[in-house]
Amino acid sequence: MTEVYDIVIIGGGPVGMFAAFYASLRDVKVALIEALPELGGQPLALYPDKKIYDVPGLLGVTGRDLVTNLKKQMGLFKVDIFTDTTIIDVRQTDALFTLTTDKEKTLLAKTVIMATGKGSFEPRRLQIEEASKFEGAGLSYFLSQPETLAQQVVAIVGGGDSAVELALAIEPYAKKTYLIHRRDRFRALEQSVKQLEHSPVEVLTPKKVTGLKRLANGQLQVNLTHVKEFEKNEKLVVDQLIVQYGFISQDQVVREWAIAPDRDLYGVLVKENFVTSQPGLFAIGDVNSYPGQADLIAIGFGQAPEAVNAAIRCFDPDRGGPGHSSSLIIE
Ligand SMILES: Cc1cc2nc3c(=O)[nH]c(=O)nc-3n(C[C@H](O)[C@H](O)[C@H](O)COP(=O)(O)OP(=O)(O)OC[C@H]3O[C@@H](n4cnc5c(N)ncnc54)[C@H](O)[C@@H]3O)c2cc1C
Repeated sequence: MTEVYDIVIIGGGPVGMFAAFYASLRDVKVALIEALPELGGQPLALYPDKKIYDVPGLLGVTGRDLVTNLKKQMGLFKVDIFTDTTIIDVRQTDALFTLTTDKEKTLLAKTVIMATGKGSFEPRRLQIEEASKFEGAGLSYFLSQPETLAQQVVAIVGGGDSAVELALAIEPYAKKTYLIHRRDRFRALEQSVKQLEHSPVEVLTPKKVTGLKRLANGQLQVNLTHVKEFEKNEKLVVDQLIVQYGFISQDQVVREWAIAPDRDLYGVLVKENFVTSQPGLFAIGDVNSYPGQADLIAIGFGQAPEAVNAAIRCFDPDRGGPGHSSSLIIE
């Protein structure tokens, strides 16, 4: 029999992660669902190495470190986490929500909290034939821990901030780091480009990836075409190819749910405690819309406990609380 969660949180960005932690702190059965293979939302996918200065109590924290800390915090209590899983439909039957995923799994929930930001993220993929068959086996679009590439030969593709910053972050760990870009100039911050010029990262421009081949020893052969002088084509042998063309976020999936809540131009409309037009369905963080709403992490963090506590009142009105976490003793 499919188990029933008290609260399912859709979206593993900072706001969804904090909501999942807070729900587990309140001792309810909670699941967190994220479309990408890694939790972290915008801070990890879009600006992992930039510092954030307006999260209370943190004097400048990178997107990556914020997400790492949120993960550690979630680890204090039990949260069922499903990554690489997109919720493609939500229906309500007999006071329960049925959440359909793009995988085999279906989840049942008493209440649902949307923390879906601006939509589910999809990396912009390498446009070459059969690229998908190398995904997860040498080709990736995402990296959260540069240390995992110790002693590997790594090539990064892309010309923006994320490609340049990732190359610089990986270089101290990797055996060799290449950065491939189809133009001569990078679109990244001037300071990062300057740092790149003085780093051991080998820059390959103006070149584009036109083919991939698996070699007998398991490494990946990357065929590069010079965009101006075709005779300068070359073959690079790497352990990992990481494509950084950015992410596309699209909320079409959410709009197609059977119980798609009311929305305006800016997001899902919410009332008190961030409940949507659908009782039992809440929306927190960037996804919601109300007068004066601002897309800030601190604001979403504040909304999370309010929505979780209101969700608990839906299925357990006599529970009381919330208390203060400072009365807990956690080993
Ligand atoms: C470049 C940049 C810099 C920024 N700097 C700051 C800053 O300095 N300070 C600040 O406070 N804010 C900053 N922000 C804004 C901040 O990142 C957002 O306010 C914050 O990420 C919102 O968090 P969230 O959890 O609501 O949504 P998101 O971070 O967008 O996370 C939503 C998650 O939900 C997932 N998802 C969506 N739909 C589904 C689905 N159907 N099924 C499964 N998963 C789904 C997505 O894949 C995504 O991971 C910045 C944003 C950008 C782009």
